[in-house]
This record gives sequence, structure tokens and C-alpha cells, in this order.
Amino acid sequence: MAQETNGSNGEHTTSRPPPTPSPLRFSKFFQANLRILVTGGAGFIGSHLVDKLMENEKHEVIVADNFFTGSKDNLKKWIGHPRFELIRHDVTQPLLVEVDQIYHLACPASPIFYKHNPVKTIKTNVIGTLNMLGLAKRVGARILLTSTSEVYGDPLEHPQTEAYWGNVNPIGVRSCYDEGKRVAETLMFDYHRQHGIEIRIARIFNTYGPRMNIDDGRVVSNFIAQAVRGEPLTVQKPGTQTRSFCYVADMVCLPLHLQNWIHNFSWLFQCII
Ligand SMILES: O=c1ccn([C@@H]2O[C@H](COP(=O)(O)OP(=O)(O)O[C@H]3OC[C@@H](O)[C@H](O)[C@H]3O)[C@@H](O)[C@H]2O)c(=O)[nH]1
Repeated sequence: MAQETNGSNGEHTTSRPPPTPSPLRFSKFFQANLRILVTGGAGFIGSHLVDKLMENEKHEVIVADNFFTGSKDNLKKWIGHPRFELIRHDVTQPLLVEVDQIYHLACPASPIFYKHNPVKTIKTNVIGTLNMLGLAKRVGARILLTSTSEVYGDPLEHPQTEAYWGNVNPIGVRSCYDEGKRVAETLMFDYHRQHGIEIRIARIFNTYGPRMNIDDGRVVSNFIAQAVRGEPLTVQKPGTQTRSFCYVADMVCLPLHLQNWIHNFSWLFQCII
């Protein structure tokens, strides 16, 4: 499972204490009623996370999603619930809401979707993360970014630990996502060091499970779709690739634990189960 790391070159010491949250955040009432923002909450992984969060009757959940790869259908059991709110919103635009925690998932994750509009993908990762960090700073919220195994690029080390910095092509067709997520991680740590924002980063590996689109394009859904149609399975070249697959219901437990872990640990974890 996850390992701790001291990250990259040097200490992650902050120059400032965390921003002051609302004075009501620590009162009995507000502690028992966390308001949580999930960007990309209508997506495959986001909607499973929302299900888990909604299981806690003391949580209010706000989902912001532009429905590019997500769907209202994934959230249909929560629409109309008094503790749930769904906003059509693109994270490349600022969002002003009062929340205690932010789970920032918004970004297409399947290669065929993120390569469809690469400029939009990198804007989502860079401007979207800046907007969410700005919000976290303003309201004093703790923020978790879902990053990716793709920050390792075409890794030269197997398996990769969090201490490995990767081998990434800055100009390739996957760079909008790989480099976008790397910048997003950099922004998270810079906001932490410069402004004291409480951050968590979860690097998610190849995840599968219910609500994955049949046309998602990733290997598990492709293989299942081909098998159901009685077609041969397409193994792309070179055919020696390896992946650490994770079932979605197991995977979403880690961001939840990370977000609610009280304090004082390294902030970067891999989601490998
Ligand atoms: O039909 C297929 C699809 C894919 N593959 C291969 O299977 C491997 C896995 O490819 P996928 O398309 O499932 O996706 P990847 O593992 O490269 O990245 C994916 O999972 C990790 C997440 O963090 C990323 O967001 C996501 O893009 C690749 O080597 C690919 O070439 C096939 O052999 N056949």
C-alpha cells in the first residue's frame, strides 16, 4: 500500500501557519457537520467517493462537475437529497463556496479522453488546481488532489515509490495529462509551503469497477467489452507493459483516510492496494 516519503529536493517546511478557518469550524456544531466539495464528483471515481462521503450523515456534499466525462446518472441516488448539491461547473473558472474540505478530482483520466482536447486538459490541471487552491486558501479548507501514476511517465524503476521522480516526456501526446498533473502537484506543495494550506496528494493507479464507461478506452473496460462481444482482446505494443490495478471501491478509501488524518505526515501517497 502507500509509503511515506519526504518528497523531492528538500524540506517541505512552510513559511506560514495554515490560514485561519472559519471560527465556527471548530465549534461542536460545525465539527459534526463537514461541508465537502468534490470536483469531478460525477465521474467514475468521484461518484464512488461521493457514495462513501454521503454514508456519513454528518457530511454535506457539494459536487462540481462539467459532465465532460462524468454523468448525472452516476449520482442519481443522491439528487434531491437534503445533504447533497450538484453544480454544473468547470474548474477552469473560479468557484466561490464555503467548505471545510475539498477533494479535487476534476480532469478526464482516460488517455483517449484527455488526448481529445489536450489544451483543455492542461488548463483543467493547472488553472483548475490553482482555482481550487485559491478557494482552499480563502476558506481555510484542507485540499486533496487526485494525481496519477502517470507522473512517473515512462518509468525507469519498477515498481515506483513516491521517492522516484519519473521519466516524463514534456512534449508527447500524453504530456497534457502527465505534465499537467505534475504541475498540479507542484502547485499543491508551493501553496503548502508559501501559504500553509493543508494538502494531501493521492497518486491513483489504473482503477476499474462499476460505472466505468464501456468506451472509457482503458485496458480493463476494453478487454471486458471485447470479451462480451466475442472479439479478440487487443494487446497494444510492446505487450510487456505492467500495471497495478485497483478496484474502485477499495481505491476511494485511501483519499478518505488521507483527508481525515489529523496532522503531521508526509502528504504524498500512492493508491496501490
Ligand atoms: O485495449 C487496450 C488498452 C490498453 N492497453 C495497454 O494497457 C496498458 C494500460 O493502458 P490504459 O489505457 O488502461 O491506461 P494507463 O494505465 O496507461 O493509464 C491510466 O491508468 C492510470 C491512471 O492514473 C491514468 O489516469 C489512466 O490514464 C497500456 O500499456 C496500454 O498500451 C492494451 O494493451 N489494450
